[in-house]
Amino acid sequence: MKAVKKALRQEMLALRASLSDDYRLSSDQAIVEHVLASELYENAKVVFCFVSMPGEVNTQPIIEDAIAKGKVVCVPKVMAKGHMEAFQIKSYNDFEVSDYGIREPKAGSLLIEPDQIDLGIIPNIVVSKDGYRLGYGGGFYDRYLLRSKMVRLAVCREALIQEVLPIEAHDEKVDFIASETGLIEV
Ligand SMILES: Nc1nc2c(c(=O)[nH]1)N(C=O)[C@@H](CNc1ccc(C(=O)N[C@@H](CCC(=O)O)C(=O)O)cc1)CN2
Ligand SMILES: Nc1ncnc2c1ncn2[C@@H]1O[C@H](COP(=O)(O)OP(=O)(O)OP(=O)(O)O)[C@@H](O)[C@H]1O
Repeated sequence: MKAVKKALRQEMLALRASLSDDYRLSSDQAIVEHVLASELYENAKVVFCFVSMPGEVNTQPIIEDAIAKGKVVCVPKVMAKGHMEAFQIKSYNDFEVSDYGIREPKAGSLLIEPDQIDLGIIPNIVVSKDGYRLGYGGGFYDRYLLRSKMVRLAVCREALIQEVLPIEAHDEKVDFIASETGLIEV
């Protein structure tokens, strides 16, 4: 299964890379609009959101909006292999770039416990219509989600949503998917 997922990850990264800049920008914008307009988001007081890397859905407008609305915003920080924690940021500058190139909360940021989080905005390379996700293969979210009752919202461009994905016993599902065509419960 590891080899199957690894091959699929390469294939899906290539598919993602083949998307046009125009489509990326327009889908990103529509995805953000759907998230910001949702009741899920409106009702969430504590939001856990990944800080996007190139190729991923751009989450900067979500993070900035949530901070501006006075929500508690926390973002992932890798602590060890397969282990991440959420730390609060109070502005989109509160980052330092990690060894592997992800913007992470600065040292000294406040740890937010997983059970304090209302809504998690979750990265993926692709998701399936039934809510399974394929990530970079670190198992970070599979482990973290087990510790939290947060509502799980994946953001994914329509062109990257799959009918099905190969799944393993440890794979955790998301509850909702936001694409440029809308926000659906899976
Ligand atoms: N924007 C964003 N932040 C995120 C994630 C994500 O998918 N997107 N993550 C989602 O999980 C976590 C970080 N995921 C990571 C995945 C791989 C490696 C990494 O070191 N990769 C090595 C190869 C390691 C290996 O083969 O064992 C590398 O790329 O060189 C680091 C972090 C938390 N933050
Ligand atoms: N709950 C868990 N306990 C122990 N190991 C786990 C758990 N969840 C995942 N793993 C391990 O993590 C590795 C990566 O899992 P997987 O390929 O599903 O990651 P991913 O969902 O693509 O990555 P990510 O969650 O970081 O975006 C696997 O080798 C798996 O065995």
